[in-house]
Amino acid sequence: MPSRLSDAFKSHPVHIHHKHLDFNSVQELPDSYAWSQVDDHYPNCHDVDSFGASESVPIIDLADPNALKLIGHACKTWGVFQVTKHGISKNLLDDIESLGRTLFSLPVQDKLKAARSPEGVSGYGFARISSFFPKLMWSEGFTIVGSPHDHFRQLWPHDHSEFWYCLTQTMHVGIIEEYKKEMNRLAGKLMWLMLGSLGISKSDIKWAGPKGEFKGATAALQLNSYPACPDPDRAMGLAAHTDSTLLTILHQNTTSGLQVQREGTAGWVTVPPIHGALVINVGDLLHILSNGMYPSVLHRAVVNRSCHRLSIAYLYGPPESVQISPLSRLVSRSHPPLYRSVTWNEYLGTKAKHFNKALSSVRLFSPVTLNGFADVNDHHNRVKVG
Ligand SMILES: C=C1C[C@]23C[C@H]1CC[C@H]2[C@@]12CCC[C@@](C)(C(=O)O1)[C@H]2[C@@H]3C(=O)O
Ligand SMILES: O=C(O)CCC(=O)C(=O)O
Ligand SMILES: [Fe+2]
Repeated sequence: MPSRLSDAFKSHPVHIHHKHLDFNSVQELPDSYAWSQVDDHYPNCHDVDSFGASESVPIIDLADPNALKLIGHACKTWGVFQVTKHGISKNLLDDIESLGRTLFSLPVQDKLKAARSPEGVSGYGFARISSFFPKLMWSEGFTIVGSPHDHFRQLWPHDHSEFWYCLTQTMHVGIIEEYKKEMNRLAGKLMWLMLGSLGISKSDIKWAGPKGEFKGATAALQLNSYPACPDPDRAMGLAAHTDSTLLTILHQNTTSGLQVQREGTAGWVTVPPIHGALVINVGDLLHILSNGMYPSVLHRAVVNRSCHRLSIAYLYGPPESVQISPLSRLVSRSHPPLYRSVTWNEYLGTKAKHFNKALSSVRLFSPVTLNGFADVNDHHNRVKVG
C-alpha cells in the first residue's frame, strides 16, 4: 500500500482523454459537457430550493457557548454546516481567493504545464471523479499536496526579471503555506467539537497526540474554478460526491453553486455564500470514525450564466499510517462496528476504484442484515425515488 498521500493514486491512475477547453471562448455548450438526468448517479433528485426549502444548512457561531451541541446536531442531521467567528482572517480568505483567480486566469496552455499526471494527486486538471461520468464537468481544478513550489515554477516560468519572478513565487507560496497552517489549526479545533459532542475526549484518540493537536494530519488544498456557462441548466460544475476526508473546510466566493443533500431526503439544498463564513463537510472517514453516527454529506456544485465562481477546499485527513475504524467508545453489543479499518491512502485508492460505492465496500454489515439498527446514511448505495 502506498504510504504517502501523493502516492495514493499510483495503483489507480486516471486517464481522461479530453481536450481542455478554453471556457471563456465558448458561446455554446459543447455536447461533451451537456448532461442529461441519466448521466448523474442521482438522477431522481429534484431541486428543493425551487419548491421553497423549509430548512437550510445550520450556521454556527464558534464563539457561541452552545457551539458543541449545535455542531453535534448539525453533523447528525445534515453532515454539513457553516461556521462564523472561526478565527481565520478576512485578509487571508481574500488572498487565497485572489491567488486562485490569478491562477485560473492564466492561458490554458500555461495551466497545462502544471497538469496533474494520471497517477498523481497534485496539479491542474479535471476533477478526478470525471472518469466515472460520461460527460465532462464545467470546471477546472488545481490540487496542491505538499509544497506548491514546483507547480508554480511550471506555471510562472522565468520570463520576467529574476526579481519579480522570485517575489511573486514567494508571495504565492507564502499565502498557500499560511492558509494551510491556519486551516490545519481550525480543522483540529473542529474535530474536537464534532467528536466532543459524541462524548469523545482526547484520551480516546491515540493518534491525535498527547495535546490532541492531530500532529501529522495530512491535507490537500483544492482550488476549484467554475466559469460562467452559456447553458447552465444542462451543465454540471462538479458532480455529486462525498469527500473522502475526515472533514473538509470550504471557502466559496460570493457566487452560489454549492448544493447539499440532507440525510434521508432526495432534494438539493443550496448552501448560500455568507461573507466570511466557511462551510464544513463531514467526510467519509469521519463517518467511519463515528460508526455511522455522522453522515458524510452528498454535495455537488452547479454553475450559472453570468458569474465566475471560485471555491477553495481544504481536504483534511489523518496521518498517513493511521488506521481509521469506528471509535471503541461508540461501539457496543447493540452498536457493532459498521466498518473495517482503513488508512486514508487505502480509502482514496478504494474511492478511485469504486467512487460512490467506496464507503459500502468497506462496510462490515449491510443495513439490511443489521436488524433494528439503521445506519444514518446509505445514500452511497441508495436508489432514489421521487
Ligand atoms: C485528498 C483527496 C480528496 C480528493 C482526492 C484527493 C485530492 C483531491 C480531492 C478531490 C477534490 C474535488 C472532489 C473530489 C471527489 C475529487 O475528485 O478530488 C475530491 C477527492 C475526494 O474527496 O475523494
Ligand atoms: O465548489 C464547491 O462548492 C464544492 C467543491 C467540492 O466539493 C470539493 O472540492 O470537494
Ligand atoms: Fe467535495
